Amino acid sequence: MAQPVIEAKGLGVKFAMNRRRKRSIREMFIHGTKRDPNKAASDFWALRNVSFEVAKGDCVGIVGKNGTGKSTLLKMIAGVLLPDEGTVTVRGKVAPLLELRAGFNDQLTGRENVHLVGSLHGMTPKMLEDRFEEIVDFAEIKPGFIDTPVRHYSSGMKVRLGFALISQLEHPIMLVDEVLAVGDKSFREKCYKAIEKMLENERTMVLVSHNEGDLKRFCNRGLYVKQGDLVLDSDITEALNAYNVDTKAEIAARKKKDGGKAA
Ligand SMILES: Nc1ncnc2c1ncn2[C@@H]1O[C@H](COP(=O)(O)OP(=O)(O)OP(=O)(O)O)[C@@H](O)[C@H]1O
Repeated sequence: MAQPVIEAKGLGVKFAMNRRRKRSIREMFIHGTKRDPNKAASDFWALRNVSFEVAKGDCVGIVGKNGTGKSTLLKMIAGVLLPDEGTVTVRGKVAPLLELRAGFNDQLTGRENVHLVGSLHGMTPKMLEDRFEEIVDFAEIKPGFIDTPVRHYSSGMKVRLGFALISQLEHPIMLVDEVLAVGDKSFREKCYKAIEKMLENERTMVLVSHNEGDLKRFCNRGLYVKQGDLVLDSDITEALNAYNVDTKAEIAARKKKDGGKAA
């Protein structure tokens, strides 16, 4: 049997909560060890005991509430965040579209970013030259703006350029975080077509989205993450149903609590 393309075993990552800053030498000199700005800081597990496998050609949707660990999981798969526990094995090159951009540098222009990020992902200068116009057209960046620093772009422009570039990569694994939520309707349609084309070629995708329509359209599998736990690994419909049931129960509980307070 073919090996899974992504294999996560007992993944866990912890972050610091309430950590403000490092103690300065001056503070240490004046107050000794008594005054610690991080006294109240503590670590918390953003994700723990997460294990799953993704086969070649799968499109897996990660669902769950805000702040539950979805982007963190995607970052560990991308290798930009190292787990504190467990391992994640990724067999193949990854095209990541994380945090609404492709890793662009705000100080550089759109053109410079396309060349820099494209080459970091292994595109040759010739490939970049040949595809540059196609990328800019796809992203609908108006003439002139491509030579403007990216810090002056709207979030939609950054995402469009990021998607246009990353979708040119022929890497077998694609990681997409909430990108479709930002583009306008006509751009989303273009993205849908581009994603469908990629998936036809047996590429593997992991998608984080709050949009049920997008998840059902592309994903055959779903991972439901709840407060840092992977509570369900199933087909996408089942994962969404479980998430919706929990959300309804939570809303009902909140209404009951608010009603109790008002009474
Ligand atoms: N670098 C970091 N330092 C400290 N805490 C972090 C860091 N990155 C994420 N967290 C925390 O980890 C938890 C999970 O965050 P994550 O961004 O993965 O959630 P999410 O499910 O993707 O949320 P959303 O749906 O809002 O995008 C949150 O409590 C978040 O505040």
